Amino acid sequence: MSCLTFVITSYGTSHSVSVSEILAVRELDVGGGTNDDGRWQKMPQKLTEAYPYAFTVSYVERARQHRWRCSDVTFHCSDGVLRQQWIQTIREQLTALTSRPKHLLVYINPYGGKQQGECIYEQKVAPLFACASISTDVIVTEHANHARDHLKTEAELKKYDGVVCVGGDGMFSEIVHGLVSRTQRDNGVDQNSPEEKLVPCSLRIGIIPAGSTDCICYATVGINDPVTSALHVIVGDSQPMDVCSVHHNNTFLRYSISLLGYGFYGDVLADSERKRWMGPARYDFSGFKTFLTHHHYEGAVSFLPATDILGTPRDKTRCRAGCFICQHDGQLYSGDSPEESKTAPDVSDREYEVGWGVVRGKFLAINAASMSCACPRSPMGLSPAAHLADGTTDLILVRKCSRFNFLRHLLRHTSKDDQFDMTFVEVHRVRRFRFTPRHCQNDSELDLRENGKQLFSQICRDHPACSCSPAYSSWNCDGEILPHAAIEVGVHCQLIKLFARGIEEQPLFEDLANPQCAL
Ligand SMILES: CCCCCCCCCCCCC/C=C/[C@@H](O)[C@H](COP(=O)(O)O)NC(C)=O
Ligand SMILES: Nc1ncnc2c1ncn2[C@@H]1O[C@H](COP(=O)(O)OP(=O)(O)O)[C@@H](O)[C@H]1O
Ligand SMILES: [Ca+2]
Repeated sequence: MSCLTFVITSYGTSHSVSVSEILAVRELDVGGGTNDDGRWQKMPQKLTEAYPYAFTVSYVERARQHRWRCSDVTFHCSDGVLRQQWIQTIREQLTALTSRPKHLLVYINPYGGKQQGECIYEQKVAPLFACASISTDVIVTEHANHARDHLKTEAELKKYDGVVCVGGDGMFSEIVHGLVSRTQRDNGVDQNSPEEKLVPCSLRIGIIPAGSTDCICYATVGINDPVTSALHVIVGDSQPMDVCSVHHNNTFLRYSISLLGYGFYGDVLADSERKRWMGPARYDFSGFKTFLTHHHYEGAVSFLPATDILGTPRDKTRCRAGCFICQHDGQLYSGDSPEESKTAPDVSDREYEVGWGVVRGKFLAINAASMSCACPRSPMGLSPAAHLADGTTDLILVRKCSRFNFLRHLLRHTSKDDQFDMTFVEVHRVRRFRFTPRHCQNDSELDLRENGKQLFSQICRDHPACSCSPAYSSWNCDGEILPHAAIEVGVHCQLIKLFARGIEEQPLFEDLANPQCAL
């Protein structure tokens, strides 16, 4: 990447902008008095007379809380040829940035979150893409799974440098399913085999947050803000991410990128789906209701701990932009060199069965977070020290406890206190895990939808006036309900890439309001 920087000296302050963060450069018609986008230019008359040739550079400016903004700086010179030389040189530098997308395929979910997807895209994102000379093909989805199926079968992916998803975590999940399935099919990989090594997707995905939780955007960018996300797309960021595959009886069910939750989060989702009309507030309502019902579920969790890695789920350090642990553990796991592949556990290697652990019991919640799952509701996330791209998922087991203790545990998700430092909570960083509910009838597990209720009413008939929990909960897989309770999960290290860079450590904050500079 080019490291050319230039210094803007404005009102006595100096400001350096890396070429990699320049969005566009364009001529400015000083006489016209307005910018390309119609904004009025306040220029001292003396300056415009002495330096009538001007051009404007748009660049990324960092604001508070990981927010990025598009700022403009206008340069004036006395010579038209000199202006052209500057514009041409900057354009050449930008063209040399090969990681930047030129043509994008955009999917908009018009019904996600507060149903503002189309408006957010048209008003906040499309003008930025146009300014950066990115061309787009835009599809507003007409039904659920429209984007997934289009990507899986029809989309001419060769035409594009990336896919943009305007919506929430559920919409993002659709895009991931479309892209991952398409990539496996094109490479002859069978998704139904839980032990198959999947082929990584080449196209990056950009998320413009317009959903309810938007935790994947929040945990990879640091804020849910459409403009910030659009700018990460334009500068061509790349953030690899782990993806979990979920199987039942050697049949592929779904992929998960953020949370796989049984018990509490499964019940919250199942209840909230019936209250979609409430918008994002449905999660608060159903969360409160589920907390009061306080159901626990019996079963066995077996898991393969990740033993050859640097991080642990109780670390105080966090996965941030340029994360060393993701680079180290990701390389270790990818098995690029023959020597490394010996130490990297291949998911198909059954010898690793030896290292499996088992925990049986009654659980209020079983959560697998393959990233922190930070979101505005829980700024640290379900597993604050989880990594985006280390090839592991954090398996969090919350055993049956009192309502009071469970509330203490939940409330710690909203503060800096350690939610794992409780006697009824354990957490393991794992590569694979399986869950078998207690009432599961071996391989021919009951289909939850059809028989779950029947079984529950049977149990309750046997125990009149009981307040016992139903036999099964459901799995919340990134906001979708899975049809089975018995599942097998494997992490696929760095299977997808986002137009993001991870949360930046210390964002610079500078105020530079519309500076004017002479060359
Ligand atoms: C009593 C106080 C309790 C506060 C607990 C706060 C914990 C919040 C942790 C949320 C973890 C979110 C993980 C993300 C899940 C999304 O995939 C899913 C779907 O999101 P979407 O509707 O598509 O944006 N959302 C939920 C809530 O299940
Ligand atoms: N045009 C559409 N009509 C109805 N549902 C859709 C449409 N497009 C996508 N969906 C579905 O809407 C669900 C929720 O979308 P999402 O964007 O994640 O919003 P939210 O965060 O509010 O759940 C997803 O499961 C997705 O499959
Ligand atoms: Ca991970």
